[in-house]
Amino acid sequence: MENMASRGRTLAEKVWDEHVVVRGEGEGASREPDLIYIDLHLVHEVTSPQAFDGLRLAGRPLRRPDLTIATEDHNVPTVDIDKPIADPVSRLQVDTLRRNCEEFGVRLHPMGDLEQGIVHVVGPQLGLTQPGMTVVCGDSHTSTHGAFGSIAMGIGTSEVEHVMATQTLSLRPFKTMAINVAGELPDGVTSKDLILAVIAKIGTGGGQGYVLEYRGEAIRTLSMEARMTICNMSIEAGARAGMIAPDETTYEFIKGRPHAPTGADWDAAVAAWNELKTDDDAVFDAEVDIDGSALTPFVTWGTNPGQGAPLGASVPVPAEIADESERAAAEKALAYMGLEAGTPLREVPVDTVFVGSCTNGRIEDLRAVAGVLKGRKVADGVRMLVVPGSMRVRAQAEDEGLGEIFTAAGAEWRQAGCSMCLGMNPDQLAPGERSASTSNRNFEGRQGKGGRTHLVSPLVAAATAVRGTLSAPSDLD
Ligand SMILES: CC(C)[C@H](C(=O)O)[C@@H](O)C(=O)O
Ligand code: SF4
Repeated sequence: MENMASRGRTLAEKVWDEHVVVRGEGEGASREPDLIYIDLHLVHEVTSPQAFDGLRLAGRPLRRPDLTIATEDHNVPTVDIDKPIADPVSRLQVDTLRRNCEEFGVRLHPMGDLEQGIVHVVGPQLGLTQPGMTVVCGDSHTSTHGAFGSIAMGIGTSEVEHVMATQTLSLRPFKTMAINVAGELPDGVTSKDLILAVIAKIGTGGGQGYVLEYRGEAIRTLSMEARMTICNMSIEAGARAGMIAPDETTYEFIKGRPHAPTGADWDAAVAAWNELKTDDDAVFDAEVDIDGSALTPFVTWGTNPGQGAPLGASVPVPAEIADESERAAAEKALAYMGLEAGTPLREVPVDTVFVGSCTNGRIEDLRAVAGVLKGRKVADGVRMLVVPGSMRVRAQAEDEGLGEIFTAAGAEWRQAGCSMCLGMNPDQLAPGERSASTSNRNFEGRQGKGGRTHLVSPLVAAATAVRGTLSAPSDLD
């Protein structure tokens, strides 16, 4: 990602160049990192304690509390939130965040607050995430915010401390990859299906070292919620970040939010944001082409997000996989998942359906689920959890009558948090239980020890809850 004046620049290069405080010396592999300015630092309870401790030990203040915001998400329960947290580890984690935010002057949205929720839902909903920014958080799914045309990256705890102390980060330039998605997604096919198909195509390491830019007609027609779902999962392809150039859809989403610019500032911001697109003569280091119009609902059968297939397909037969390491990985995954090779995916029964997470816990996702559940019932023996990404999303869903639809269908309509996405709270699968989950990771034990996860879109999650086996809404009567 060098700034070559002789050719146009990609979106990622433009945003990067705008934030260079000191450019690293040298060329190629021996090139020093650049020092990059950070516009927004998001904080949650899991990855911040040591960073705050580091500041305290060094006797340093937080450099820019005004560019830092914290929320409680991973460890919070999604029921009885007015009571003290029962689990001592979670309680300590949340209490520590509260004490640290108080001591260092960080704005915190605690449990129960209208703006509390998953950090990647909260930033955009407040209008804090804006085009052209650099956004970081000690959380891999920070890539979500790239949907606004920002460079948004997950960072480690020592980097969190560095940003807290200096508001900068030392970063090596990345390579750039275009993911060109032609055509329009057919009815019933969502951005979740698209990103699962992209990861199945390029692999969980396919994006390593790259910033991905999603482009093309299919991307342009997507809502901001749908774009966030795509950028969110960039990290599951191993990418450093994912981005989408801002457009009218982006501006429409941001306008009027609490931290959005207003008046003349708004006009100036939009004028600047309009420049944030890849130049026609820019060159990507790699390009991948996908025909969006040919996609169908996509689900995972294995234990990494790249082990996926169209819902209409069958559980793969390892013996038919040519690549030796892929074959071994498939065998291991099927054993863990308790799946028989060749079983039609539509015949795989689930115990639990989880709707939520920073991938698919926004209002549009809940509307899609309610649209399918309305007038229907969750199948006997299936437990369905609907967990809004934030308390504001919950309030909006209540206003729109979605909460009633979930409850009438027999689903559990919860309070906001990460919940069963990773089960750091009591929302977990029991050993051997199988879920259809709108989250982003199907790793072994992710949703509870011995739990088995199929990643799906909100539409597939809802239809699966009704039929009890992996299904699309078109399978329902
Ligand atoms: C706990 C946190 C560090 C982790 C992450 O970085 O992604 C979590 O959010 C996850 O999704 O696994
Ligand atoms: S919802 Fe899941 S993926 Fe997102 S931040 Fe929370 S644990 Fe991580």
